[in-house]
Amino acid sequence: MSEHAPAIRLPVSVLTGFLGSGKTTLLQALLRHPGMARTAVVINEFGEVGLDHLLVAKASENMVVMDSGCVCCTMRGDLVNTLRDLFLKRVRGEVPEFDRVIVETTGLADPAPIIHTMIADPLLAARFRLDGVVSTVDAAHGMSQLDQHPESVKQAAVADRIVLTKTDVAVPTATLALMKRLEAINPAAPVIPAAHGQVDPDALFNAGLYNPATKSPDVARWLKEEAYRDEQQHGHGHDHHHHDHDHGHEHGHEHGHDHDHDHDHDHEYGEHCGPDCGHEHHHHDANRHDDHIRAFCMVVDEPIRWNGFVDFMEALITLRGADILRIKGILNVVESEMPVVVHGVQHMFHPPVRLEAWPDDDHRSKLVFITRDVGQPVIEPMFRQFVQGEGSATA
Ligand SMILES: Nc1nc2c(ncn2[C@@H]2O[C@H](COP(=O)(O)OP(=O)(O)OP(=O)(O)O)[C@@H](O)[C@H]2O)c(=O)[nH]1
Repeated sequence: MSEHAPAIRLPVSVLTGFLGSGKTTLLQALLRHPGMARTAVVINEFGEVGLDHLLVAKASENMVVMDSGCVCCTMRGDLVNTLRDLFLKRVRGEVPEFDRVIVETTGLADPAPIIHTMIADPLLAARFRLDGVVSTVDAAHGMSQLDQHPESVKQAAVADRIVLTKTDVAVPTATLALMKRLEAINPAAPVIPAAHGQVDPDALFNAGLYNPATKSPDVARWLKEEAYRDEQQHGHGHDHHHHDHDHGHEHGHEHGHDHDHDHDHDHEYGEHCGPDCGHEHHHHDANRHDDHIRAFCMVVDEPIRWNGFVDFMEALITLRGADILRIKGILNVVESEMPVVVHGVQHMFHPPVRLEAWPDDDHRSKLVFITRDVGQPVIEPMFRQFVQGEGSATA
């Protein structure tokens, strides 16, 4: 079990969000805050027309544009090189000092491989740490984008913070419905409304495990396990028919989605609607992308064996790696008095971190999962089998 010293690594935030959802507007507004002056920005532009960097260049001297492809697929190696390069230039004094990096992805990017890159590359991992994922969602068009584009659901599902943009032009009832839907997709991520990118940077950054203010890990804020529990009280995580999406709203998981048919957003679907779309029938659509997202928390009373946990993770990743969008957890392992923090995205796991102390008196293991179609009824028996032997996991 290796350990990292998070304090010396520069925080990297990934800014994602659907096409035109307001990433660049947000970035520009953020960079105007004095506290954001020492920020380097990496922008990935895909396609021939890329003006974002011209806009952002005014605000940040530390700006790198990667323009040869999409950061989520072909550009992973380049992201690694770009960040390494940036770090070396900083060391050599060739760029102004910076102590934070924001990577803005293209609107179509799948954020998971980018997060992989951040946590999997050993050189990057030594110099940078993933602070968090900020996703922009367009208050005016987000509802239909979530309906139409699975990547926009994924962008919301993996986020640590969601910024709801264009609230100045959206219908308030539609904004509320969208907020509820986002809360159902990602219970732990605060949804922060922002018109024209006006949002306090403190609300978006320092979302990671490490708390720069206290210089210690802030597990409670990072894990936000209670958010998943609240959802479960409303029915989340108890979806025992997890393979059967045809029954949509009969399931507890669908809490929050019901609100979709209360509000007046039919006009938004218009030209985006597919052949199956009947506007007001969206709630019957078995293929709604967020109906596939599962977010739940497992709490385990007894200390667990580390090797059993590793076996469990290997089995889960082998079987369903692509569908495990995010896992975070604090573990009470038999082998250690102190807690171990784990953090994974799809196939990749961040090296576990052993904390120096328990954050509070609650020494139970807690694992939160955000998955695609892999519900608690699938994961819990696997967990029992590999980790607990005869023990039991309780939600
Ligand atoms: N009214 C209003 N317009 C906004 C807001 N945020 C962004 N816009 C506008 O929406 C359009 C797209 O915003 P961008 O910031 O370029 O969005 P983006 O996500 O960077 O776009 P891509 O890089 O193309 O994916 C621009 O015309 C912005 O001026 C907002 O809060 N209110």
